[in-house]
Amino acid sequence: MPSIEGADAAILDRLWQVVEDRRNAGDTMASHSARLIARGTAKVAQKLGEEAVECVIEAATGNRSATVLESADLLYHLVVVWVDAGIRPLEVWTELARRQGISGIAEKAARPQGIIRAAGTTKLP
Ligand SMILES: N=c1c2ncn([C@@H]3O[C@H](COP(=O)(O)OP(=O)(O)OP(=O)(O)O)[C@@H](O)[C@H]3O)c2ncn1[C@@H]1O[C@H](COP(=O)(O)O)[C@@H](O)[C@H]1O
Repeated sequence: MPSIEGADAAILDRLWQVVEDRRNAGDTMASHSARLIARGTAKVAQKLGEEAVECVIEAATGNRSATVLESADLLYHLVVVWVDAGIRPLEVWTELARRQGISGIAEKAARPQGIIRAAGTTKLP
């Protein structure tokens, strides 16, 4: 794969700043981010859902290259959700770091049983 400058995880921090700047500038003619945020929180959240479904479809059908493209769409729209909600990436990084080293299976087993029963969902094994 050819290397592109800036192609690392820190791009999410930079993308967040760009989208935040676009939101503050409010130029809905020039910026897709500003235009989307101007349409309201429900629309911003809906777009994240749509992109998530598109990513799920590509992943479920084993379309690797399309899954990469849809993942980028999904992350961009997640960043727009964070900007709209006033969430800084550091808050999410902090939560991920807090979970580091804690097995997901052990964490789930330690949850209060009532919460698990209340969810009442049918899941794939
Ligand atoms: N990563 C992205 C990115 N990924 C996808 N998109 C846009 O997201 C839109 C998705 O199109 P859709 O048809 O699904 O959505 P829609 O146009 O809102 O249409 P509806 O669903 O409402 O009908 C397209 O216009 C894509 O170009 C993105 N737009 C911007 N970015 C990044 O955000 C930065 C700032 O962009 P602007 O805010 O446009 O300046 C850019 O430099 C990029 O780094």
